Amino acid sequence: MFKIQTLNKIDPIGLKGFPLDQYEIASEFSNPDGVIVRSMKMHDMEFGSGLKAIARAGAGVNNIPIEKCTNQGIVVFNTPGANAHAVKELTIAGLLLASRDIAASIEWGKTLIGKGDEVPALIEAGKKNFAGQEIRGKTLAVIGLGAIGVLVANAAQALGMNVLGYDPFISVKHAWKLSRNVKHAEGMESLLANADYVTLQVPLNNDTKGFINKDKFKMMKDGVRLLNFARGGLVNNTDLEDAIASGKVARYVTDFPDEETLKMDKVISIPHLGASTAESETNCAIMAVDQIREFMENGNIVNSVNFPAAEMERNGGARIVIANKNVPNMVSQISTLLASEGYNIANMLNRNKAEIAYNIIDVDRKHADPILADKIAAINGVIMVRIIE
Ligand SMILES: NC(=O)C1=CN([C@@H]2O[C@H](COP(=O)(O)OP(=O)(O)OC[C@H]3O[C@@H](n4cnc5c(N)ncnc54)[C@H](O)[C@@H]3O)[C@@H](O)[C@H]2O)C=CC1
Ligand SMILES: O=C(O)CCC(=O)C(=O)O
Repeated sequence: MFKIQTLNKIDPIGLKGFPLDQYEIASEFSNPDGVIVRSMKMHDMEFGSGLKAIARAGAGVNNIPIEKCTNQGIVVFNTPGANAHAVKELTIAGLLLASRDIAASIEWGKTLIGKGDEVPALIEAGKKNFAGQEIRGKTLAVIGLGAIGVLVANAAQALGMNVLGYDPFISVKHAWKLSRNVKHAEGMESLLANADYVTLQVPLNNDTKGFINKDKFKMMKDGVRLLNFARGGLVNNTDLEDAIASGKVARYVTDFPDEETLKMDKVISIPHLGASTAESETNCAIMAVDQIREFMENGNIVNSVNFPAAEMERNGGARIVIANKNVPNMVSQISTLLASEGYNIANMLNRNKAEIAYNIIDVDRKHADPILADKIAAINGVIMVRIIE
């Protein structure tokens, strides 16, 4: 029986994908085999010795201590693209919220409660204070052209915006999906100098923390509107406050409010609703469950952020999966040990990603002695071993 711990509310339709004769699902376990999480921060958590995999039902993995997981042989999955349409739609809403004074005008409307028959006239008289601008014909800079960025760029283009895209690491898959009308920005300076709107669709990591800072604000047009549906830490709050005070930034729409931004003028705060649609939550949960099952039951890895992709058909015999440091001579030591223990390799796959290598080895026996796992684990450089039957 595999124990799967859910750290946030995970969509029940997705969780139904776990067969209950093989999986136990609960929000509390002392030593689970797998964890499914959304946004809960896991950096201070201790991981039990049984933990094999963490699936992030979503895209961003900055709430998971990836390096610690890699060192402990824990495979971390995410669900790329599964919530992209939801975030695209809210980002488009963000463009409109940044352009028309919708949020403030709604609040103002409520102040007229009690004015009785005067309300319609007061509404007409007051609306001049909330005039805005159109997005059509304006230029949008999309920073990050992954699953969400491409959808945002294409949708904004379809709404009549000029769209500039920036992503030095764009994948071929996403480049194929990008509208040919989206222009490729040569560099950050020209990108920001030409944009009326800037939207961030990049992950938060060591390279992007504080990505939008005073240097970047200097490159932007006066009165720029900045959208952040990616992560709060991408924008330096002190520099943002200065940019708002000087009129450089006319609006900041964020899905990641914090104590500082909540107090700032010209900030429109949304409580991290980007992926909060029924469709997204279901898609993410289904994908996370499928990926965890494939790993638990077959050792196959799809959409891991810290382990290489590795998939091999089962041959009906026992399967040994091994993670080791990506250093020379590991495969030869493992295969020598298997031979000396009398195991014949029927099929084998070896993949690596950065400092980690992952092996799937099918032997031509139905069962492998659990002691074999201990012997493989004793090889210097081996991080994780499982026998799957
Ligand atoms: N508001 C919300 O609820 C949600 C927010 N997100 C956030 O959006 C981010 C992006 O999500 P996806 O598009 O699904 O991820 P993705 O991995 O498909 O795309 C990210 C893109 O950013 C690019 N990138 C990375 N560093 C960059 C840099 N320094 N400059 C320019 N481009 C860079 C990558 O090459 C990649 O193409 C996530 O990491 C997450 O933080 C994602 C889903 C929901
Ligand atoms: O699960 C959520 O609601 C948050 C989604 C998100 O931020 C992500 O997928 O990166």
